[in-house]
Amino acid sequence: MVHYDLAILGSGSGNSLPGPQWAGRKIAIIDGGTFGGTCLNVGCIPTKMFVYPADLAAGAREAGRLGVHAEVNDVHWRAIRDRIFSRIDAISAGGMEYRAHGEPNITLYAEHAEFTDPKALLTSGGTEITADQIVVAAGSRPVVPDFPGNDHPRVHTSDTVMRVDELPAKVLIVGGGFIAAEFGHVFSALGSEVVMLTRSPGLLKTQDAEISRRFEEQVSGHWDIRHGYQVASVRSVESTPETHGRERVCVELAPVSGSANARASIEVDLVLMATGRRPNTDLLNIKATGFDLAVNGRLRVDKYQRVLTGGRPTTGVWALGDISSDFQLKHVANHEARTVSHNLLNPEQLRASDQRFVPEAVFTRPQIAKVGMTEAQALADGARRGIEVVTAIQDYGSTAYGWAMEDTSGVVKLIAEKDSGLLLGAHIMGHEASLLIQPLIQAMSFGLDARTMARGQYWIHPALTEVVENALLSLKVS
Ligand SMILES: Cc1cc2nc3c(=O)[nH]c(=O)nc-3n(C[C@H](O)[C@H](O)[C@H](O)COP(=O)(O)OP(=O)(O)OC[C@H]3O[C@@H](n4cnc5c(N)ncnc54)[C@H](O)[C@@H]3O)c2cc1C
Ligand SMILES: NC(=O)c1ccc[n+]([C@@H]2O[C@H](COP(=O)([O-])OP(=O)(O)OC[C@H]3O[C@@H](n4cnc5c(N)ncnc54)[C@H](O)[C@@H]3O)[C@@H](O)[C@H]2O)c1
Repeated sequence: MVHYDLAILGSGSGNSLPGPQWAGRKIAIIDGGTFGGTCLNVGCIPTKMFVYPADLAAGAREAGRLGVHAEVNDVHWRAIRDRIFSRIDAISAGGMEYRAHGEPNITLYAEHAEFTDPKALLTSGGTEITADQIVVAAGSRPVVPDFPGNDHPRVHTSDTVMRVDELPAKVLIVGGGFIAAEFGHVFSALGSEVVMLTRSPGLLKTQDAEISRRFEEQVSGHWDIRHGYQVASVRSVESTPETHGRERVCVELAPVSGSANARASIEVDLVLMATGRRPNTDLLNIKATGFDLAVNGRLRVDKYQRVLTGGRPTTGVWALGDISSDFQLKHVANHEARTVSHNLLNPEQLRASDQRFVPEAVFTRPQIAKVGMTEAQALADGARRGIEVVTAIQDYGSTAYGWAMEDTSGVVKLIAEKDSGLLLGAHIMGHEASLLIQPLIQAMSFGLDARTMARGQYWIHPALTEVVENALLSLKVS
């Protein structure tokens, strides 16, 4: 048995915890997967490295309406893929090497581990690890529904799809959430035919209904979207002259109950299952610990990120990120890691995580960004609190930069309390939505009302930020 001051399970966001403040104290980092976790290896970073060239290709195709007639002649998928992963794999390997050999007080176990007790772990190599403090940062993984053929080599998740050798000519994306929307854009812009399958009507349904509706309107021109279906099975199809020798799969589609659809089938080169992610708690032998699990399988924590047992904090056991968070987002995992980092060393002055205004962005085309409540949530909240809620919608096309772009779909939607002018939610769809939303996140986080925000500062003319300024001015606040 080896005893540590700190044991960290998971090298994603957990890897940010050891710093100079831990010098001289013994730390174990344990990770049975690729060093650096989801965001670096199979998540935020490589996906956005595909999104950027996809944006360039889509932008070139759309430039004709501004008088710039460009063509996307060829997309070198392998060159894009290899550029991305030569960079990422080196960062992962370098990080691993540093943790393995760079610091005398840190031991890296590149092994799977499970709990044997609330304060003890057993690695797959047989090392028993105990620690004064344990941080569980073991993340989440894709969920693939059960159907015959779900393990076919042409059925992928986000973990594998970015490494395929060829850009698929035709791809079926199952799901209508974040990953579906981002890969729908990547594949479609790079030249694949995209079919998207969802069980119920609507895409990106956690967005404000107006944004979700407008988004579907936009992408339905590029993607073949089929609602009311689920995958019944996937099987190989022999290559034929029509498929130019390419192997394909036949996907049987079953109508979901209540839909008027008939059974159907579709042949594609690749299936991407984008049907959500589950926390890795089922791989940790949690039953040996008594830790509380939420219904969705996440570890339950309090606001200080302490893992709960029977509703009470477990001394010296913390969790952060996808394993325990309501948000499967890297900036939330990073925020929670900062909370844990402080609390590990300051037990008398615990800091709480702040999840009041958690923003998100979907890097699809058009880009989408959100912070705070949807209109439906704000109206329900307003009714409960007895406050009046006002909304404003401002088109990008109503501003000078929007004219420059000849933009016809970009939109800012704001939701605020009428009396105080405080923002309750902000929703943006369009060019660089993830950047435009930042001042609105700032206003909400620091309690700035819409009027003061609009008129208490200069807005650069004729920048696209004027659409945010105008949306603020359009709000009918008192
Ligand atoms: C395709 C995709 C795109 C995304 N894009 C974005 C984005 O643009 N912006 C954003 O904010 N978020 C994005 N996310 C979400 C983001 O990646 C995650 O929220 C974040 O990486 C979670 O970090 P984590 O530290 O909780 O877990 P992880 O980074 O997953 O780390 C957990 C680590 O624990 C290890 N582990 C698990 N169980 C064990 C065990 N029993 N023993 C040993 N090791 C174990 C795993 O190998 C893994 O390395 C994306 C996710 C995906 C899948
Ligand atoms: N830009 C970003 O921040 C970003 C990008 C990608 C992923 N992520 C994170 O990763 C998480 C996982 O992404 P995701 O797109 O897999 O999940 P998601 O929850 O966003 O979407 C899952 C989709 O799959 C559907 N679905 C669920 N089970 C199904 C089934 N059995 N059959 C058919 N459809 C089914 C859901 O209805 C939904 O449309 C996201 O929730 C997000 O937190 C973030």
